[in-house]
Amino acid sequence: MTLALGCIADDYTGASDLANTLTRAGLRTVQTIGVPADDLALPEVDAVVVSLKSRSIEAGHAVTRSRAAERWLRGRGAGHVLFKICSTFDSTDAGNIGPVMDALRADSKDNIVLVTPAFPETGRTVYQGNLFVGSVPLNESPLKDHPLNPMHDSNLVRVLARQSTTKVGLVDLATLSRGTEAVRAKLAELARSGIGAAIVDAVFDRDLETIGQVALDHGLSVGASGIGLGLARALVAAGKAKSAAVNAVTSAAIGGPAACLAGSCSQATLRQIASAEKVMPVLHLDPERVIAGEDEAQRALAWAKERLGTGPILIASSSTPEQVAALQSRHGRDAAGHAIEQAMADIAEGLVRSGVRRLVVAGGETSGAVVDRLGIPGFLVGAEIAAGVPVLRAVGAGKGEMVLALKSGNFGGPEFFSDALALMP
Ligand SMILES: Nc1ncnc2c1ncn2[C@@H]1O[C@H](COP(=O)(O)OP(=O)(O)OP(=O)(O)O)[C@@H](O)[C@H]1O
Ligand SMILES: O=C(O)[C@@H](O)C(=O)CO
Repeated sequence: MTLALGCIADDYTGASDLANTLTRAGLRTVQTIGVPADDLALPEVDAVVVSLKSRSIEAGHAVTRSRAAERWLRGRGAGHVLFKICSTFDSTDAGNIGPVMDALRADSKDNIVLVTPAFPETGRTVYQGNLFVGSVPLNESPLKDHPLNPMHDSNLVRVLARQSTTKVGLVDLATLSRGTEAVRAKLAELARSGIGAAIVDAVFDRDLETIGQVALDHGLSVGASGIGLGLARALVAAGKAKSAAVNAVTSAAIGGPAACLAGSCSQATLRQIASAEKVMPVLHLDPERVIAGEDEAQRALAWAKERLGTGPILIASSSTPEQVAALQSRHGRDAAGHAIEQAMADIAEGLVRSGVRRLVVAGGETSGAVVDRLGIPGFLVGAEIAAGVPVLRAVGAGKGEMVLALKSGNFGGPEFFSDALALMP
């Protein structure tokens, strides 16, 4: 297998978002969980998205894991590697976008790296280096209350410079609108002045197409699904990947019980849970009991088992920003997050043991904990439920067929849970 594109995603929902975008743009794509084992039988593909759970871990570990993924991808012929980060640039001053970018840039020997989280289809645009979420700057968006990495600065040139050892510059929209040669000239000028990374503005898909073409001159780029779209279209246009080749993902019904788990506390997910209450039984976990080590997972499983026979159910740990802040101040951010993620993984494992083969999970960290516990090595991409969220069919799981949807916290419409289950018969 010679890859046209290798991707390293810093969380699992982000990986499925990217795999979805690449598939829709015509690349045969597989999403793997971690660096694939040598004996994992992968189909012939144009792109592999290696999913890591490296967004919120210690920066040194994120670097080591990302480099291992990069070595695997380059070993399969990938001439270009995309480090997939969140479209809302989720990170802290300690990383992990900057440290991972610096390490991968040292490996690729690029003098400058193009960086953009723009993903216009989901309302993420970058102008003058400032990230907008819909109509508001990042620091006024719900991301200011993110439980793990609250975002308080919209200026990505500043945000990335605080995390990286290199100087960070800007390729603005005016330059971008003048086309690929203007962008190349600007990058060369920035590189001559010792700048090693450039935030690139992008508002429309056509901007991403320009970025994709220029990025292919380099060995590495950093961004969200939008730059994935640009790279995929550039690869197809250059004849390096087969246009219109789609994954042969069967849509055959799986049947049996279905369940949803929500660990995301984003406003979008809170709205989706409220809508789900109208159409399916919903159990709200008690986070205090989870952290106290009481068997909240067993209580949830007993509750679920009584209901699974009659239709889908939803189990949520999600709380409002005020409740999350109060819990974190009592127990610490990481301890609270970790305990709840592990409870979700326990519940997912119990649900699968009870026959669930259709599972929807909301939240990137939550999805990571669940998929790891289920031991699923990879996914093929099926139908698109909402922008950035596909149906995923597990490959090589050895536990029978299973379909999942891993929803990024902020993605999906109000009826997301029902929309997902409707496409997962
Ligand atoms: N009630 C709660 N109080 C505090 N933390 C919670 C609560 N419920 C869930 N969490 C934790 O909050 C974090 C949510 O992160 P997660 O990545 O799953 O969602 P997200 O950030 O909204 O999604 P994404 O990363 O896809 O944007 C997890 O660590 C989860 O365990
Ligand atoms: O880019 C995004 O917003 C998502 O794919 C994601 O990474 C959220 O975790």
